[in-house]
Amino acid sequence: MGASQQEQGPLRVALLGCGVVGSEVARLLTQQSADLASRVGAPLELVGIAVRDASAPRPLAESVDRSLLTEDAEGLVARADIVIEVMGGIEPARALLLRAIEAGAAVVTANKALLAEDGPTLYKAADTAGVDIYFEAAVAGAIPIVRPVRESLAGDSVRRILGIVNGTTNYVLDQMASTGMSFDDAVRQAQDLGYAEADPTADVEGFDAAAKAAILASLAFHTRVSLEDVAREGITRITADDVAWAAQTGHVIKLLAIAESVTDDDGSHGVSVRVHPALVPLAHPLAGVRGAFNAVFVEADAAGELMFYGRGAGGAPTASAVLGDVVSAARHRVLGGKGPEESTYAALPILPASTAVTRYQVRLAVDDRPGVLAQVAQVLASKGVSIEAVRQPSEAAAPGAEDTHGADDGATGVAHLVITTHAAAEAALAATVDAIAVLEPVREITSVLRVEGA
Ligand SMILES: NC(=O)c1ccc[n+]([C@@H]2O[C@H](COP(=O)([O-])OP(=O)(O)OC[C@H]3O[C@@H](n4cnc5c(N)ncnc54)[C@H](O)[C@@H]3O)[C@@H](O)[C@H]2O)c1
Ligand SMILES: N[C@@H](CCO)C(=O)O
Ligand code: NA
Repeated sequence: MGASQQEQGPLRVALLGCGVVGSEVARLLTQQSADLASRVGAPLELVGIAVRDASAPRPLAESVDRSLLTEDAEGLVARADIVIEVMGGIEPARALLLRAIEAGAAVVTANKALLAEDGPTLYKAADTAGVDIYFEAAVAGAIPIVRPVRESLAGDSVRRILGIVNGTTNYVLDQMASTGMSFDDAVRQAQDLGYAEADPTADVEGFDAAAKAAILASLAFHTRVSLEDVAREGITRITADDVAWAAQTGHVIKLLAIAESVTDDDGSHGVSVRVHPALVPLAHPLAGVRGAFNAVFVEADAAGELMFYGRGAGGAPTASAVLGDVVSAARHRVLGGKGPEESTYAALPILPASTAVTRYQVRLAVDDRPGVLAQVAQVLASKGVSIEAVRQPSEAAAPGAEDTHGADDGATGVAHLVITTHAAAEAALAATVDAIAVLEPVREITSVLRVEGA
């Protein structure tokens, strides 16, 4: 190793972006340079850092040598062996990565938005040029999950992936559940802590999780899945009441990314990919994932159940994943070899989310008089949706009961029903809810949430 290290000149590394992630990548590249050189077999030389404004103050990057900052990203890319893209957004990130690949550089990116929108263009360019493209940081930050799905499980058949892959929304839901904090305050805290995307809409509306779901589904099922293939619903409609009711029924609300291999009613085989809030039973490992932590639960034929857990957001954790990829790409430069290419041979159809079969919890406020539950149950039976459990908590025990009580006209009391169904198709459940909503004693369908992981 010592001899080859002396023979091998430095590998030139260009960094695009010096924000939350970029400043930590720069710090680690500099502070760990001796160890990295030993692990790679050649020194890694940071030759420049592209930013929008080289003269702007950089409180996050105090340890970074400012003479490396440049506003000429194209010029920087042209003189690198390895290009790290942590600027985010579609352009100019895509054009710069393509330019780097075409010039023969290996690329490492944390940009899930770009990969979910147009990854195949980059993968194809990398295949053509014979260079590495690595993106561990794009899914669940520090947690090794891209490499396990892409490489460690390449000999197995993945059946299902169930993940908490957005730190911001997990932090928000957890803060709402544990402190009663408002949604807006929790989002602000997540931004201050560096978890949230520049525009937190991407987090709270589920776009960020959907991009990660698309990337994981593509790798797991050897099929191209893009952002628009993912059925998506964010957490903005989750109320404090929903969170309190979840606790009372032995659940916690999580924003889940789900990618599964499914067989339709007509026997056709495909992939279903969706992101939505769901009730997770407290006993499930995903229920214990607190704060901004992420976790990905993988079910594979031979391996069985696997769980990957850790920090999915934040500068240093994300930089850890970036640096791991840089070392892999750099080793290939020194020793030869190449990382995996895009694998799409299975080309499975993407089935609509309406084919997904899950359990549901329907919460409703009804007139508190005899026979109402029977009427509701009759509708469920007529639509072929089987009931697993019905709860009718006492007025005092019902979260938010005071609000509903205030709306009471005084003639009849209000009862809250919480109905949990057995697995039902989304379409059947939607028709059932519509039919229940128009029953005379039903005052309000308060919420309909999926139950996952049971
Ligand atoms: N923050 C996280 O926890 C996290 C985790 C995983 C992945 N990511 C991904 O990493 C990437 C970077 O995220 P971040 O949080 O560090 O963002 P950020 O906004 O903090 O930093 C972006 C950096 O890129 C630079 N930049 C942006 N556009 C540029 C342009 N046109 N030309 C030159 N420089 C430009 C900015 O000046 C800034 O230095 C994104 O793709 C994000 O999705 C972030
Ligand atoms: N905004 C993202 C960053 C990691 O991709 C999150 O909250 O998880
Ligand atoms: Na990761």
